[in-house]
Amino acid sequence: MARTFTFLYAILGYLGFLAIAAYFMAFLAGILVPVTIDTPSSLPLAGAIAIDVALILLFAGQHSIMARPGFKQMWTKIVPAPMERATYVFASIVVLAIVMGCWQGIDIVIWEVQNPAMRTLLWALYLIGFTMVPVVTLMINHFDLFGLRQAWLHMKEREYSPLPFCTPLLYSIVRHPLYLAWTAAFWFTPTMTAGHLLFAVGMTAYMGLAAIVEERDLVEFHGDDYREYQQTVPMFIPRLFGRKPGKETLVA
Ligand SMILES: C[S@@+](CC[C@H](N)C(=O)[O-])C[C@H]1O[C@@H](n2cnc3c(N)ncnc32)[C@H](O)[C@@H]1O
Repeated sequence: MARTFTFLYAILGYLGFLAIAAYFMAFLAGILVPVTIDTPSSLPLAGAIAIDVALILLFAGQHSIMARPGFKQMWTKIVPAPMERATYVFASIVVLAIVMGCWQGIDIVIWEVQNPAMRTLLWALYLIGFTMVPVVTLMINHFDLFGLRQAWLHMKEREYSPLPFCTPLLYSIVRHPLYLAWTAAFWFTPTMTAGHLLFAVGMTAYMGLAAIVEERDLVEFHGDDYREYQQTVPMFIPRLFGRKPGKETLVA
């Protein structure tokens, strides 16, 4: 019963993530939802910036702290290990909801592309960025990243095995394709306001730092395999030519 509950908990987290990701997509695009990234704040400019910076730090803090092995070791003394990743997903949902709910739009226009073909192109790139997020997670292990695999194995009374090092598809040309996809979703827009720009700059800086910290953990965990990967595959700018075949590993 407890094992089934763990799995249902993870499924709920996954469904919650899908729902908030769809909302986030509309929030960033400034369509369909009542409050968007561009909804003007009623606060003075300095107050709006202070709140927005605090929200970006909240997002960065939760994602960074909860993803560290040291934190997980301590946290799993309170939360059962098979529920740890799903709990991270729930915490991410709550934090993203706070970020969107409290965001203070600053409607100073930084750029506004007028050319219809260019506007369409920017919207297309925005959509490609967003779509690439789930696609890239499928390249490593979508279900592990969302905590479903951990809960599934627990329900089936099978032991959890950590993800092996792998470099399939996009991972064979760039080390952080997921962060790159998010960066595209944050920056490609035909109308960039100051508030949206603050968000894009803050989140890009966070992902740059997150990648550095994540790589330290990956070197510690995978050793020379990851060190060699760092020597041969660029961190953020995809290497489009001279690609070596990736190391594909699928785990159940
Ligand atoms: C949210 S994902 C982000 C992955 C990567 N930073 C990116 O932008 O594509 C973080 C998880 O991916 C795992 N990971 C990152 N690169 C990996 C690789 N080459 N092979 C296996 N796992 C990897 C990390 O251990 C971590 O659990």
